Amino acid sequence: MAAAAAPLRPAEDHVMPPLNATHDPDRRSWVARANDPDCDFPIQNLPWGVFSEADGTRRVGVAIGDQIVDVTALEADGVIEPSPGARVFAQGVLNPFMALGPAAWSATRAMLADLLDARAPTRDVPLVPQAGAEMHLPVFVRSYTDFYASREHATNVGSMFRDPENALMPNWLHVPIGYNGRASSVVVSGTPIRRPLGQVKPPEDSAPQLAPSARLDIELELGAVIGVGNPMGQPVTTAQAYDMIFGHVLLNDWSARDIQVWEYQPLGPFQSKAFGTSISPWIVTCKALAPFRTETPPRELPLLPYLHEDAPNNFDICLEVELAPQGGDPVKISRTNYRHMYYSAAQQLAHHALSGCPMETGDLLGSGTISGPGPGSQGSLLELTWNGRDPIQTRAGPRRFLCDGDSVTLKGWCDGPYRIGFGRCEGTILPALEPARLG
Ligand SMILES: O=C(O)/C=C/C(=O)CC(=O)CC(=O)O
Ligand SMILES: [Ca+2]
Ligand SMILES: [Mg+2]
Repeated sequence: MAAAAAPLRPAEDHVMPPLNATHDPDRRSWVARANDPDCDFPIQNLPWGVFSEADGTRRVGVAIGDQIVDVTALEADGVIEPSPGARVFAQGVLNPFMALGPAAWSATRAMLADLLDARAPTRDVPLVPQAGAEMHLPVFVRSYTDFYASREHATNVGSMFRDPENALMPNWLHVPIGYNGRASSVVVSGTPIRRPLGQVKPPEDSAPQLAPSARLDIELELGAVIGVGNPMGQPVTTAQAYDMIFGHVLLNDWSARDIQVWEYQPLGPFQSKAFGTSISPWIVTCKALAPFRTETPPRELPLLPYLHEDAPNNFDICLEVELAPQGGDPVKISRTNYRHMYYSAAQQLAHHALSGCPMETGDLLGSGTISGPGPGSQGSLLELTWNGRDPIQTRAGPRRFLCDGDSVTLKGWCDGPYRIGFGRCEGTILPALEPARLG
């Protein structure tokens, strides 16, 4: 569903709404695990996902502690009714609910918090243990766009792939750079990722060859899930863009660096980023993230007015990457924070719609690789190992890029009077197919 056409609003309208009772740090749930300080899913979080049990039927759920509230069942029983007369949760995917817009999202969140509150008059809520449920893609992903919003990442990659003297492209401080990716390759955490085949051409060779990628990498990103779109031809302000975003997930934009360097000029990444993008199963809503809103870093050059933000639209989210070799223990390979990103998701979305491009319910925007300024805060092996020059140590020996059987897990959480966690985004590398099979 598209948002009503509205003219671009002047900056004065741009205010941060007050927090409400769903952010009360003293609130506790009758679901015991939700009250543990290290739990990702306290009553203040209530992230949305899609799960199934043994019969395979997909249902919409909300995570609380170590349980899932069966929201599809709550709606079928008439306990909640976000859209009067309609069943928005019956299809086992979040798109119909997201299309209702921010007022319905907030009202439903407040009702669920009341049902789960330790002071609730009844505990008659259908719960499913997370341990016994299978998670699925929470939304039907309409389109996937990948941005490039970390100044540190853009500078590092520019140094390695192009010119260390002019590492940051001249447009970068003006335009939120992005490219249109493949929605069809977005998969839920836990889905194995097959090492891709592709055209590679080492600099010393005169012609390319078909080979399995030997420089398989990760990209630590945050994904913004678009809840409501804009009509074609109607741009939006950054404030409107903020309100169009339903929530965020962890996102690993698996990347084949050897395929990428050969293919990417002049139109950008293609096959090197089209074989798998993993997202975490729980969408943490912008409402839950609101207490952790923070400014983007200082602007080095003034932005055009359509990108101005009069409210803090970044988030303070701690992020970690773990790598575990097959059968081995994980090691942390990166620690960073989303607040380093130069462009917020709202700025990226406002830029995306600037031409009149219609954004739609279920669109997914990758933030771009999240790299921080300090050592060990880079969101890709390309940077952490400086294109393989400086291997990192794992319990299975040195790693330059990913080996078959390696598992990578992204984690994210906001720290404050309570913890708003994202859960995990995991993927394991399967060996490539035999190139000879393609002729
Ligand atoms: O600098 C480049 O040529 C490409 C960088 C990328 O890896 C593209 C990308 O996926 C953007 C990002 O995740 O930040
Ligand atoms: Ca990316
Ligand atoms: Mg991809």
